Amino acid sequence: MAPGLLPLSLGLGYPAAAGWMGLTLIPLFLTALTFFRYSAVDPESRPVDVQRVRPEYDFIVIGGGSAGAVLANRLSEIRSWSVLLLEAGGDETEISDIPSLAGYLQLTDLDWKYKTEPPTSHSPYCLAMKGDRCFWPRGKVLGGSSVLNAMIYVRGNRYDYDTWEALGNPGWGYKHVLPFFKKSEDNRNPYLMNSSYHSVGGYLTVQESPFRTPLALSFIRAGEELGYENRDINGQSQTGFMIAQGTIRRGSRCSTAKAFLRPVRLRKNLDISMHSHVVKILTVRQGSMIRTVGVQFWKNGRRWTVRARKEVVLSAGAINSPQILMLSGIGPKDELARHGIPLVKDLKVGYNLQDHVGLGGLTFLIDEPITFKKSRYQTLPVAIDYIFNERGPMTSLGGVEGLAFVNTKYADPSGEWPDIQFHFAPSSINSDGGEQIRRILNLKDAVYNTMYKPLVPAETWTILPLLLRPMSTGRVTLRSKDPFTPPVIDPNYFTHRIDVLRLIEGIRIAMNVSSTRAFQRFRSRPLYTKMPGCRAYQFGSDDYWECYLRHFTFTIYHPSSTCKMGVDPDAVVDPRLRVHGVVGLRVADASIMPTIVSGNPNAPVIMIGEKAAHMIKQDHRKAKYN
Ligand SMILES: Cc1cc2nc3c(=O)[nH]c(=O)nc-3n(C[C@H](O)[C@H](O)[C@H](O)COP(=O)(O)OP(=O)(O)OC[C@H]3O[C@@H](n4cnc5c(N)ncnc54)[C@H](O)[C@@H]3O)c2cc1C
Repeated sequence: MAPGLLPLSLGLGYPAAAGWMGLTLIPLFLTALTFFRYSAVDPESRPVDVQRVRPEYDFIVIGGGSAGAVLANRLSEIRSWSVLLLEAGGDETEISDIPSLAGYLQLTDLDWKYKTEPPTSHSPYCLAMKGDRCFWPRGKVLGGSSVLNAMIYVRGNRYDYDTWEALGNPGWGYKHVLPFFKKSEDNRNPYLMNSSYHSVGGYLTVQESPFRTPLALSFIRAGEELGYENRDINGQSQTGFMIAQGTIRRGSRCSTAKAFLRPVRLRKNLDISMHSHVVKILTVRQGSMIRTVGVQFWKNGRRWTVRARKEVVLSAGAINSPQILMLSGIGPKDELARHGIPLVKDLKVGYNLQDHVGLGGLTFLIDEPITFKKSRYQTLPVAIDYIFNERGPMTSLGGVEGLAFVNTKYADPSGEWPDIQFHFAPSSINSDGGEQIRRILNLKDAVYNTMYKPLVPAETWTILPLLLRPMSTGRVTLRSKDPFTPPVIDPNYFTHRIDVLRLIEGIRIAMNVSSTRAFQRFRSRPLYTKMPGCRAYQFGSDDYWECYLRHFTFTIYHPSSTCKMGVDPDAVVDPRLRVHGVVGLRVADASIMPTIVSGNPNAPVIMIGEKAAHMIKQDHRKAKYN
């Protein structure tokens, strides 16, 4: 049973239960006691928020997200090492457990609620959003963005990692990182369990949702009609179509907190401190050397200082890791001077921001009542199926059923390094009746009311075509030296013409999916209503799609690369993830990717966490025996 919905089931049973309450009080009491004791040792119980942080630890990990949770687990495997994990947010909730409700976590306390800056006029984007600003949700919770995400499990393309290695990062080629993907994985799909690309028994449960609409299979068949194989896109070759795999367990979200922290929550050498907002990494200068000595954070309304004997590992994600480094004096000299922050180390922190950008709101209509609509799937029988059977529409991976990696005419000639990804969903912006999707997208009322509101009674589906390796890069800077003020996020989308051209080709391939026999069975057709602001252009022309892209710019929430790994002057960390020129400080999260991976980054970030922990163990073993 999904524990999250227990109150609902108790609520339903209450009137009938009242009569026998007295009779069963003692056995109930005993059962509760047994349960209580069991919960103290149950490997799936929630982590404990430590109230008394010790003055000193061997390792301090900042941020308990996709990477940080892995690091806290793996470093505390060494019993003689003490580890402190500091997380700004609290624990997961009942709602965050339910896969189909992923979108309902945004704009809550579990979200940092970031927004992009309004674009400059020479390359506009996000014009369909209020204030021309796209929302960039980030998890502020134990488990980080793995608690807010759509749970899609994708590893990226082997050439991504071979490129990282070729850029001067030995040990990061595909053959080196594959074992770390497998180390975490517990794949429950029978047809993948025996593949040499997958493994079983790891902490992270990976499987398909037990539910799908008939359109999911149409999507796979459509891919075949277009010449793409139905294959394991995390295996030998990435190009093709696939039913999405997700990080779910028994129908519920398997965040990194659930996967990596709950099973080890009773380790004596691991303290987890929630609601602990890190404001500064402390360093000292010893001759020509800069050494990390500790961390300052706020908890319960006061500032705490904790010392690190061996290392501090920064895993606060692609937005907050550069912010924390800059607040600590590690960043671009001129940027720090602008805010009056004393310079510790001049490094290109916050540059090279990369994201998977694409087109939102591309909508197709069908005639059959088979799409994922709120009125059809947020019902009591559906909730009961989820509670008692761990299955049904509520186990849907944030509404995404299929994935595809396709090649435009600009793609690598090998055909093995696709430039566009599709997320297929049997729903669109209208499917929740205007309740939540338009809100979390920050859509202007005129756009929603013109294009999607008239479709509320309709059956619709969508493809999100995304650019896998954008040329345009952005930047994260400080808005203020106040650590509680959100940083400035400037994604700088579409400044390279090729990014627009590739996406237009990707949109055309998506349109072709609707024209296949597999979708024509359902009389699939595009929504021809024009985007307000683009009416001057002919529907389907290059100019129209470019205008649409610059309006309904869609981030799939994958920022990366702001503390990039490498040995060139722009690199922030070296190939062992040590901050250049600062002893005892590493960064391990999405920010270290030299180039964004070709696919959803959660699994790659977990791999980075695994590899970082492995390297830290190696380095300290070496230091001990030398
Ligand atoms: C809405 C959404 C949907 C997504 N969907 C998918 C998907 O389906 N599949 C996929 O692969 N990827 C998806 N992603 C992206 C993926 O989840 C992220 O790339 C990944 O989780 C990033 O991991 P991280 O460790 O770099 O950062 P995070 O997981 O964000 O972790 C950073 C942690 O640091 C904490 N922190 C930050 N600042 C401080 C501070 N000052 N003090 C203390 N703690 C701090 C944060 O609260 C957070 O817990 C999605 C992301 C979002 C937001």
